[in-house]
Amino acid sequence: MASQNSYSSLNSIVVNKFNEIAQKDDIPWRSGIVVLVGTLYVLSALREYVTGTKVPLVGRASVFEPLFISNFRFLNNAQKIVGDGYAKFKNRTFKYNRADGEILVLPARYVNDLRNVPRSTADQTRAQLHNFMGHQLNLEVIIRNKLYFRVLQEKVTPNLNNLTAPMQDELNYAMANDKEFPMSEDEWMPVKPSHMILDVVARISARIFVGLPMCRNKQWLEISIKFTESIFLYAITMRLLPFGLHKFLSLINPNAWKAASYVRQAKQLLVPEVERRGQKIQAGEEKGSDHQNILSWMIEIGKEDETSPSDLAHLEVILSMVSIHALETNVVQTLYDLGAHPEYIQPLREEILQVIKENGPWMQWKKTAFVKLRLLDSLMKESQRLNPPNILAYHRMMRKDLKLSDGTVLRSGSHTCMAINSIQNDPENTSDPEVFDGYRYYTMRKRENEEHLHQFATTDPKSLHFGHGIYACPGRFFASLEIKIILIRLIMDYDFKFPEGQGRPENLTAYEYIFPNPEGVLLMKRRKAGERLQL
Ligand code: HEM
Repeated sequence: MASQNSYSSLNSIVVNKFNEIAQKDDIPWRSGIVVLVGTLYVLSALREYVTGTKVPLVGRASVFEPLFISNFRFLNNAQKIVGDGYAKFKNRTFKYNRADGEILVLPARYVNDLRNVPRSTADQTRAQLHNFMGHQLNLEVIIRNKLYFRVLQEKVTPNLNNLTAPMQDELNYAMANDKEFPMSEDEWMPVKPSHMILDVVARISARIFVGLPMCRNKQWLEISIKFTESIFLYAITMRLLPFGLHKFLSLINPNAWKAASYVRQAKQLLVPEVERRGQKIQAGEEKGSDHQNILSWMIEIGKEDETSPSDLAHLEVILSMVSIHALETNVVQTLYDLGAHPEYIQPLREEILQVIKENGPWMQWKKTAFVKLRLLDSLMKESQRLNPPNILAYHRMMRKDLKLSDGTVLRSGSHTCMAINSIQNDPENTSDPEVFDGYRYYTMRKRENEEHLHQFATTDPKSLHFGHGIYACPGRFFASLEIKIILIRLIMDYDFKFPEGQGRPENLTAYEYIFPNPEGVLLMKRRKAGERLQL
């Protein structure tokens, strides 16, 4: 008992002494740190308040709310946050905050103000680079070398007539060799379309991006798919983390290492190929269909300071990044919509058979034959309207102050975009926006003088999925053709439906991006030989 007493009194002496020291010390360092951090936080919030653009803020309670909380909220709820912002401030600019700065969401009435503004004032590439944190990933080549843009406008789009056959040929090759395509005519086979279509899209695109035989090189195909995934995962994670730490974090983020490794591998593969082709082109030995691909065209039309083999390899990887997953998303979303609305399948088959009657077998079709598929085009556009890859687009980074038609000035350094999903699905712009109507744009094109409008690849101030104006997506006509080529064969060669009791798989979202569910399953059965597309 005595020893227990002395133990507890000793104990209380130690505890009291400790408290005394702690209390004494608390003022100079512990509380000091708390006060310092708090002051810095309040000062930075005040700085943000004072220097930020004076427009309503969405998705964040105020500038005092920690950014990581609002970033996380935007990661999970961007559709609702932007949708609510549009509903509340429809004709005004509002903004949301990202770890790397504020993004201004402009109202639709500024579409025409921006459509012809040159890059030197409002730069769309710099804005995209900002979105993907390209400065941290060594992607600035697209700022100084615009050859990728010119080759799409000057060579790919005008030559689409010559590109149909190689694209169809590559699809036929993929379908004959890819084990994911079901072969049974009697049994329904479960297929995850995302994976299957990604592979097909990568192959067809590679045929036009790098040509034969490189387009069948397994390493190139893997690079073209995986590079995008590493960039995307990098951007997603980094957007959550404080911008001040990005420089350091970029050194230890495994997705940055992967992205760098894919670029290195691409250069190892393509640099010798560029050198070889350059010599052949100079000697006039590479002609005809050998030559109809982006790599050869870049060598042909590029200026001396644009065509270093290393730059061309780098641009090829970046082209794959901006195109392959966007194409896959569109094809899979349309397939899911056809699964959910099977009533369109028969009219689509009849439309395809009619074009075969008029233009001959599918493999002989030129671009003009594909243009006749108005229902297919309309259905693709409707699918994109309801399941867009992105709810924000028309991004611009201001490089100078820009005065808009109503006197509003967009300050140099500001990053702007538009809530394209909300604009398009505003009942003022699209009637019954919640209804899936595959004939919507088909019917609109029957109106007087609107025959050439409302197509998948056309843009207008209410339909901005490819942007609008002089910098609208230069790959959109190619995209439309590739998506049609794939869908035609699938529609003609397969019956498909969702498994019993299952409907359209829910989309996945991350920030402003929307993806078809990669785990979604379709049941597919090959149609009898006589019903399939005659190649
Ligand atoms: C359905 C698929 C696609 C969608 C939804 C899409 C969408 C877009 C959008 C919204 C832009 C920005 C336009 C602007 O802000 O004004 C863009 C730019 C671009 N797209 Fe596409 N695109 C698709 C397919 C493709 C394909 C297949 C290619 C290449 C063959 C391509 C190449 C490009 C390029 C090179 C740019 C310009 C990038 C820059 O300079 O920053 N796109 N695209």
